[in-house]
Amino acid sequence: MNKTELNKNKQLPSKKERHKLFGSVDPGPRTKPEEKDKMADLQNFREDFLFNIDMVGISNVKHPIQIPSQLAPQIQTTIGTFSFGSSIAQGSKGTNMSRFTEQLDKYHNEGFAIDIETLKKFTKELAGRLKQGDSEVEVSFPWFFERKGPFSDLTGMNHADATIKVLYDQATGYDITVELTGKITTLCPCSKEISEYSAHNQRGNVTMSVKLTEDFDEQQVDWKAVLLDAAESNASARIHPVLKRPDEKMVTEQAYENPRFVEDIVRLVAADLYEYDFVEAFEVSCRNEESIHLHDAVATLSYDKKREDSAE
Ligand SMILES: Nc1nc2c(ncn2[C@@H]2O[C@H](COP(=O)(O)OP(=O)(O)OP(=O)(O)O)[C@@H](O)[C@H]2O)c(=O)[nH]1
Repeated sequence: MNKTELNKNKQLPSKKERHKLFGSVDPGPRTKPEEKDKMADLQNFREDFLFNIDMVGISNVKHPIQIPSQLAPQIQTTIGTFSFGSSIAQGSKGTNMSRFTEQLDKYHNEGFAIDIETLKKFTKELAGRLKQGDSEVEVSFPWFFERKGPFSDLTGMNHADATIKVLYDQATGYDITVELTGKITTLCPCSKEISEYSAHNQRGNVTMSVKLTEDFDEQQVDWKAVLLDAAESNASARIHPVLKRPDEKMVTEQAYENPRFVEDIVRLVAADLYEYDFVEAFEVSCRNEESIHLHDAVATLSYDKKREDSAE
């Protein structure tokens, strides 16, 4: 094997000199304390600061996480994007932001699994660490699931975007919302009705945001799989990573047999969510990336079973 000849005849200044050449300067005189207990603590300064703050914290925190899934693969390591926060009262200058990531690292070292029970414990502990009566955590992550071709049974990996939001308030308890955005195929009913042949179809994005009932049991129900099914089972057709010709024929014909407007999708998905006992309230939206336009078609529907029940 021929060794590559490297041309390294240049005489470079030292790294320190190079930094000076590009503008680095020596440190100035040190006048402020360097020990933590002698440093000013602005965040803990007390005064009347005019308003309470509903939520202060940090967002866009990326961290490796493990999530459980009832669909294969059943244990997944993925990247979570977190935000953390709590309220602060009028008399308090600021929150202690280092405590959010400090708590995250503690959970990471203990083997952080992203399930609702753990996040409930996390928020309660976080409120204590912050010396506040409430706290919240939100984590979003891509969730992967194995999908088989409808005829060939050939497998591949699909994914949906999932979010869990847990609010803890020592006076009122927990408020838990989960969200999933899954992709589907929709075929336009109008186009099918008016055309001699064919019908245009598109990729739809269905987002379901669900407030869970207090007694929700994640050991019994994988909310991700349930919400995915609510979107896909009401679509014109499902989306697949691997399709051979017999599979392609099946999904094409299935879409033609099940035409859907965005309005149809949000109403049909709403009907499924309405039937699930662990769903207290929900919002469903559908955004179709139109294949005959540059714009998208959108629809949104929300429903609160508690409010509707008490109105009856
Ligand atoms: N409250 C507040 N903190 C900020 C802001 N911008 C940056 N910081 C953070 O201030 C943090 C340091 O403050 P603290 O977390 O209170 O640190 P500390 O007082 O040494 O921490 P404790 O020992 O837990 O009290 C750093 O993590 C910065 O990220 C801001 O707008 N508001």
